[in-house]
Amino acid sequence: MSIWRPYTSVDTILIVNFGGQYTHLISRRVRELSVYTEIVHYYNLSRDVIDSIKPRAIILSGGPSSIYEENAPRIDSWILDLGIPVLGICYGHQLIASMIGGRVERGYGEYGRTRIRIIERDPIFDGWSSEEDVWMSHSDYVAYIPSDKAKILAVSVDKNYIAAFRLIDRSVYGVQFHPEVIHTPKGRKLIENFVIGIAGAKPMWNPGNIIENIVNEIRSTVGEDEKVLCAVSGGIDSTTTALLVKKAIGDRLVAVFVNHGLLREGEAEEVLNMLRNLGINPIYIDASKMFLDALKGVRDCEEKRRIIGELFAKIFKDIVESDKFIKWLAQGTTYPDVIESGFVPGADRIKSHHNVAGLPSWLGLKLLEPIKYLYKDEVRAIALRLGVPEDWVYRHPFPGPGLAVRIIGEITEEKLRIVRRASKIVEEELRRSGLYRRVWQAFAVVGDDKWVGVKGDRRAVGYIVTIRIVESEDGMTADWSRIPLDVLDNIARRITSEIPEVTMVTYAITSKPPSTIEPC
Ligand SMILES: Nc1ncnc2c1ncn2[C@@H]1O[C@H](COP(=O)(O)OP(=O)(O)OP(=O)(O)O)[C@@H](O)[C@H]1O
Ligand SMILES: O=c1[nH]c(=O)c2[nH+]cn([C@@H]3O[C@H](COP(=O)(O)O)[C@@H](O)[C@H]3O)c2[nH]1
Ligand SMILES: NC(=O)CC[C@H](N)C(=O)O
Ligand SMILES: [Mg+2]
Repeated sequence: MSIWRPYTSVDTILIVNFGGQYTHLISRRVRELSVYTEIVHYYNLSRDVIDSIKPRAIILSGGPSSIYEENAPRIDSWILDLGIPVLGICYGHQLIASMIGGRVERGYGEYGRTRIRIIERDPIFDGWSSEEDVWMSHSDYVAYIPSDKAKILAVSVDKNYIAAFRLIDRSVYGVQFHPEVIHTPKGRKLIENFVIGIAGAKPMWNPGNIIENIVNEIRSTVGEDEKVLCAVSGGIDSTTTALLVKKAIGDRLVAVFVNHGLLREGEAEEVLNMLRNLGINPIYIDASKMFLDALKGVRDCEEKRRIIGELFAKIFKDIVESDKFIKWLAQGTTYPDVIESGFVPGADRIKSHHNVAGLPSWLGLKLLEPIKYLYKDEVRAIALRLGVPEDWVYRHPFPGPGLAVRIIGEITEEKLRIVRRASKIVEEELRRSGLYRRVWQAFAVVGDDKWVGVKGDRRAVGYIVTIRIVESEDGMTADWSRIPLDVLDNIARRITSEIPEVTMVTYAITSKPPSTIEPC
């Protein structure tokens, strides 16, 4: 498998994914040490991948399978003979044990906080006391490892299961617990011991370095007279993408900002100002009428997304056809999108977020994804470095189809006006109370349900507005925010008094899962 690698000049840790829930967490913990990571699914691992990545160390993730099952995911044991340090976590630990002739069985299980005792001192446990709490989540356990091949380093205090081992004379380790989760208090230290201490990776992964690597990669990828089209929304991902392309190839960046009529209050002007201050002069297309006309009578959200996606593509097609030098489309795809999309057999498609699917191939453009190896916090760090004002860097994510997905049922002018004004009020009140940055997203939703009210002694039938404020790390899971009741109270009062059509404000208190963040 050949893979596009922009960061050839920095030390890399390779993470082999066995479908664990925490694979991205492992990756983020390593990157917090300023060391770059790449995640490869176990079935894509080959000698070519090792040769092209040249990892300083390899980490084998956890996973849902049991190693003794017939079709359990496996990799070849040459991985242990490369002289490259290896750390197996949970399933990875059990896999290494089984590769060296050990035995893994179904046990009693250890879940949550578990105490372990270190019985043999090793650099991997530098900074650990002889007993520590760790976080476990496993049903299987390593019942036996051959003592001529491996040394037990730690056991769990209650069940006496093997909690950590090391191969004799090699830097190959297994840990049954999860050092990557915060519930393992010394977990970060263990990862640092392995990555920096044992593997000797140099912390070279910093914003300056990232920018330089990406800019070089764009310059060597895009031909000398070729232009790059970049659709910008004002969101942090597309803004950063456009800035990187601009830095690499200057005016051969063609940035386009579309007003689909589903933007927030004042957003079009604000986005244009912000981009212009950063030296990006996008082509501005006000297509509000076209979008809203096409969406008339449409109630289903996936149908709205489809129509919006198609109109976007049509607009871009016109631009591409008007300039034959445009050969590339730059997109702000980030690392979680890359790893989540497509790879998980049988995974259910909950919503079609079109930045992952990409624009249709009939546009005939090659795809450039400069931030495809970055996490959101890294995108933010380089955006700051590239001069994006802090307020924009920490702006909440906003869906590409805009308010279309925050209006349940048909999009009407009245509902659009309500959701715009209400969202503005939510945002203002959060900023005023200093909570804006503490939450992932905060917005208002309107549908067709009505609530009888009494306004000025008169019966008034009005809309129900639902407030959604959630906390999240990455949008994949989320919890509703326990914001102070008086802030909610202010929001509700302002909405009913400033928007006469609204007679009821509700607060959404379901986490994701089972709910999603946006209402549809
Ligand atoms: N109004 C718009 N005009 C032009 N392109 C847009 C517009 N809205 C969305 N896009 C394109 O669709 C992509 C997906 O939007 P999405 O909201 O996921 O990302 P973003 O806006 O870049 O960042 P963020 O996740 O921080 O909002 C954007 O990166 C951008 O390329
Ligand atoms: O670009 C986008 N196009 C979409 O159609 C879309 N739908 C949801 N979102 C954003 O994705 C994150 C997760 O949202 P859900 O829990 O609603 O799926 C949240 O951050 C949502 O705002 C979208 N982004
Ligand atoms: N979290 C894990 O990696 C679990 C490994 C294995 N499925 C077990 O239950 O022991
Ligand atoms: Mg956006």
